[in-house]
Amino acid sequence: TQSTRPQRILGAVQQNATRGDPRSVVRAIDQYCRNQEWAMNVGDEKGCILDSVVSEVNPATVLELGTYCGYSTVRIASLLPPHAKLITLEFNPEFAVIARQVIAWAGLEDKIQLVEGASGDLIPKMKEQFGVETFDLVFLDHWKDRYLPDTKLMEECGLLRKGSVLLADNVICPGTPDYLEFVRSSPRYESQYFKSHLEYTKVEDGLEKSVFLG
Ligand SMILES: O=C(NC/C=C/[C@H]1O[C@@H](n2ccc(=O)cc2)[C@H](O)[C@@H]1O)c1cc([N+](=O)[O-])cc(O)c1O
Ligand SMILES: [Mg+2]
Repeated sequence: TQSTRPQRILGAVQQNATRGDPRSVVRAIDQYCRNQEWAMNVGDEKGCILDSVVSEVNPATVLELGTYCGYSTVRIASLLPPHAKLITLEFNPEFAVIARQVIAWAGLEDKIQLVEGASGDLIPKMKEQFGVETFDLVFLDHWKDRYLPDTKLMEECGLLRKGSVLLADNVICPGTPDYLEFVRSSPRYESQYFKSHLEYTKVEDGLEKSVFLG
């Protein structure tokens, strides 16, 4: 029977990465997706920008919207201080099955909680069910038409504090025009665009970093 792309990505990790070495997991996925088949990981070029923002924020609590195969999940978690926690939301059960195995291969199960479901349903449950106060960093990389409604929902649910950082992938390609307009025009956010390229291609894309001002 035909394998799926996420299954092939997991295979590349198991064949080429060292158990317990998160950076080797990141490298194995990038090499596979650059040389064998494209996949919608944030990738190494935008990944370096992601690394710098994570290191600068040094977050104790991180929310990732959109796990997919766990590439950015592992990339972020590998940079977190001890006792820091990353919650990642994944809607597709098949992707979740793969991501859990990628996370396990990296040895990061203790830092990462993968929750299955729709962001719109799960965000309102963050405080009561997952014991979260506020998020220091949110990485948005799920359905592009959900970036804006979920940002408003996180505000309404009191999950953002003065200084919380939102980092959004794909603000140019595929694009998130309504989100971009909102964070760039709202007086409650200080936004900055990091120009880059769509993963594994020469097409322009970028990350938008938006600090919530409270
Ligand atoms: O479409 C893109 N991303 C959508 C990602 C969606 C992911 O978020 C999950 N989710 C989790 C929770 C939800 O509530 C909803 C979905 C979905 O189950 C999927 O795992 C995309 C597309 C391109 N591209 O070049 O075409 C490049 C990129 O970097 C991209 O991120
Ligand atoms: Mg993306």
